[in-house]
Amino acid sequence: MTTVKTARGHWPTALIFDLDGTLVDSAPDIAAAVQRALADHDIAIDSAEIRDYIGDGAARLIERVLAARDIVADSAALAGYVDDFNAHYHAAPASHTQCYPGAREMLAQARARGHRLGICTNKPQPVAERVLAELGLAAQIDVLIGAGTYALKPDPAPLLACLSALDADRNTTLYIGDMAVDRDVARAAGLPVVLVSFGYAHADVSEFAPEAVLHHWHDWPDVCQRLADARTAEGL
Ligand SMILES: O=C(O)COP(=O)(O)O
Ligand SMILES: [Mg+2]
Repeated sequence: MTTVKTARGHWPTALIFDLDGTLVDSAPDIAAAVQRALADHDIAIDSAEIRDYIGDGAARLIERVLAARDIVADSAALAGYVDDFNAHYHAAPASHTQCYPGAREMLAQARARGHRLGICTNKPQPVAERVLAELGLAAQIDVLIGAGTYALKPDPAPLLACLSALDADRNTTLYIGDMAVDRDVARAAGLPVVLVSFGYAHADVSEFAPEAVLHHWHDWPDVCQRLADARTAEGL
């Protein structure tokens, strides 16, 4: 992690991350929980397919699984499936989940340099807390905002809550995610956004027109430097 001196001071001072597909590859545990929840209803699904449906919260995930099988569920049935999924996921949140290469080191370096670090995820808050704890990341993160209190991303409410809890300024904070929803929430909250290319977008994330694309966490200092140079050139 690099802090770059720009015309108006150090930038960035705070970083807010998406979780799934950005800091951690959680798809194997999410897939296992979906499989367990739906197996109780004799619905089988391949774990590779589930990866395509992650990113917009548990309800949308289950809806997409059911829609792909032409299964119509009323809201009560859907809520039941989602509750089952959350229970299975909460019971085994990080059996196979891993940090993406370089993510752990990037967080440690960012903390060592005094940056405020937040996470804003559509994953339910209790599960997100358990994932961070089991991966030994909880102490690195100043503020975690998961699903449960605010509307889901791309509504800006959870990202603005994270910004506020970090006591951070949107002019010196960067948001980093992996999907179009992350670009949308950043735009809605007025933050610049970097998208990683190794997450769950299943598209070329440069098509979403982020401020930068990150292909590997080891590239983070270079990406940060380029963004800072661009800000300086714009007189920001
Ligand atoms: O759980 C999800 O659907 C996505 O979680 P994320 O916001 O951390 O990518
Ligand atoms: Mg994500």
